[in-house]
Amino acid sequence: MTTTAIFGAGVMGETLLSGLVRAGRPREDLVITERRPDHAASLAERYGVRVLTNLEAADLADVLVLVVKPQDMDGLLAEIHDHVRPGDLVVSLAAGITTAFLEARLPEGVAVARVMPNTPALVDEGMAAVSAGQHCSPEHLAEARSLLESCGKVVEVPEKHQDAVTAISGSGPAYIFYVVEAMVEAGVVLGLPRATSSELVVQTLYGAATMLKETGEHPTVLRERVSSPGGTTVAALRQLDDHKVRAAFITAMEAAAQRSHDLAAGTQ
Ligand SMILES: NC(=O)C1=CN([C@@H]2O[C@H](COP(=O)(O)OP(=O)(O)OC[C@H]3O[C@@H](n4cnc5c(N)ncnc54)[C@H](O)[C@@H]3O)[C@@H](O)[C@H]2O)C=CC1
Ligand SMILES: O=C(O)[C@@H]1CCC=N1
Repeated sequence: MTTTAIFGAGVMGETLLSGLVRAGRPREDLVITERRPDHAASLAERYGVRVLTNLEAADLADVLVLVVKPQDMDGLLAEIHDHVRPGDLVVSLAAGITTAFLEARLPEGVAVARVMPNTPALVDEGMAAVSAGQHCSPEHLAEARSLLESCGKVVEVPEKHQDAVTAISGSGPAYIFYVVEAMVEAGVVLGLPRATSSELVVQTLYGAATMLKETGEHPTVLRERVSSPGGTTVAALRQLDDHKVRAAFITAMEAAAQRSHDLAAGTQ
């Protein structure tokens, strides 16, 4: 029997916990650790799982999922080092933290996997990418995948792509919410009630995302179908091009990937 421990039940840790509970993982097989006692008590009550100390959780669990900030990873690994056994699987969800970083701070031979999830996992529409460390067997990798498959889609990527994944799908929901904020604000500028503007934007986003997913058409084709010659859409898109919005998106995501790359170095 597998016991899974989530170390650090903040935004992403709770999101994963909620997905595992929704997917029917027995609550007695799930434990959490959390530095904030009040938050831990609230999670224990809401999800019906046990809260343990980091050492108790490391002793008990055979799958250890690390969901603390990259800056807290070094300290957590030092704390649990002597309580991680050969055969355990350690899965990190932290941006930038490499499998080499984890392996160097865990007992020799422990299996490690690196995963980059995203917050839509909260509604079972997550996108996660997983990479195996050097001692991670196919069974370990399948276990790491199954954690995130409880609440969304999972792909396997070479670890060299994890910084790019972090920039695209890890941080991605924030860019979309940013665009939504801007479009809702535009509606208000144009005189729409805020609630109406918000409803129009959210359903448009949902419809456009569903079209992309269900038709499999290239986004350029879908965009061109909206863009009547001499019409409203091309008038707007010309403004976005004039303001270099496409270039800004690319530069923004390059910055996110660079930050992911720098995070592990900054935590040592
Ligand atoms: N929020 C997001 O959209 C995503 C976050 N991540 C990664 O997930 C990790 C956590 O991020 P968030 O959940 O956003 O941060 P958060 O700050 O909401 O959660 C971290 C939690 O860990 C707890 N914590 C810190 N040190 C601890 C320790 N030694 N023992 C036990 N608990 C401890 C904190 O009290 C906090 O509740 C980060 O490494 C981040 O890169 C990855 C993908 C998406
Ligand atoms: O902003 C961050 O660093 C984390 C990683 C990906 C999404 N949130």
